Amino acid sequence: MHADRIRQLIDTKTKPLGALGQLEDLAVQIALIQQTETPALLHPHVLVFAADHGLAAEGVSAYPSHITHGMVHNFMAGGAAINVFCRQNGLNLLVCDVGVNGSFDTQAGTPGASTLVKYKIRAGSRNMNLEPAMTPDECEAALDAGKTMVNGVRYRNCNVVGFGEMGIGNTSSAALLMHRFTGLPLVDCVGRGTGLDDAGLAHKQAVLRSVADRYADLTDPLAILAAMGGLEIAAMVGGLLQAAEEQMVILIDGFIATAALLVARTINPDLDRFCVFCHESDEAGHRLMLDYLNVQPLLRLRMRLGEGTGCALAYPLLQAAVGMLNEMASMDSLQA
Ligand SMILES: Cc1cc2ncn([C@H]3O[C@H](COP(=O)(O)O)[C@@H](O)[C@H]3O)c2cc1C
Ligand SMILES: O=C(O)c1cccnc1
Repeated sequence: MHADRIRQLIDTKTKPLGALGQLEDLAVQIALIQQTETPALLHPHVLVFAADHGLAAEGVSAYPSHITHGMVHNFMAGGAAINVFCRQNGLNLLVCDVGVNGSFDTQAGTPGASTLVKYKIRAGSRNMNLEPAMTPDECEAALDAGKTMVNGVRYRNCNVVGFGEMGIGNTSSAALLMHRFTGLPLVDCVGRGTGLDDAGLAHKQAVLRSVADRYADLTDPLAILAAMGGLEIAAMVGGLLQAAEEQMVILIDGFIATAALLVARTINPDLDRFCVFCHESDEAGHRLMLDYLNVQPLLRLRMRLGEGTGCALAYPLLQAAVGMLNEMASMDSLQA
């Protein structure tokens, strides 16, 4: 199956040549991933990985760490933005605790809420300004958690998966990973996250400069991930790698999910072709990440939330692209 063949099919549809723009590219991409002229999106899932960050103790977020725990409860009760958008657009939602500092009761199973998968590796990563965020074993365990989550949904015949996260402090990890994996100056990678003011941003810049200097000699991608990542980001890296292995359509959310991709694509350079870039986040740096990857996002809504919300909102556009390819009539069927 070649792109030319799918383009040819799209060009016969009842529309001016190229008139469906980026939707046409999306249809080609999905057809190539699935190696068929008649692609289908099955059992879409958003996987949200949650973990706390020791670095939050350095005052790099506008919100306190305990919000991570509270938000996981919120996912389980169905009240978070990602619950709303998944319900709206018919995606399944699973939340995986890989490192939240706090425990959870057994799931009640509320309709429209999320199932919690318990995979806690540690009650939060370490303060990376003092020591690596994860040991190699912890990082490996987080990668495995992500892979296991993807295998779990794949087993249920899911072929389209989005990655989301919850973890106060994780825009700091994402900025550091961006800096290391793109080579862009650190100042251009650091943003306001949940909403730091100017003084807060200057402090975050200083803390992250100190962290970046501390691990400047590391070159191995997994060592860099262990030092400056987070448990939920490492789980996303593992999940991304496994989703590509399983030839799934991958939905990329905002700044943090794209940072995970920057790590994962150094391990599997073939990963990019499976990825749909759902939106351009308002977090400073995301535009630069997308430029670095030379990709076009589907939506630009000034969102800066994470949780996989961009994935859930963009999903209907994937449905439209597939529907166009499968259902539109061809020009030669038009009556004269
Ligand atoms: C109530 C609330 C809900 C969220 N949902 C996602 N995030 C987002 O904000 C956090 C990253 O920003 P920073 O690095 O500045 O802490 C992550 O948890 C991310 O998922 C949230 C943040 C808050 C406060
Ligand atoms: O784009 C994101 O993923 C993002 C931005 C700010 C805060 N949390 C997440």
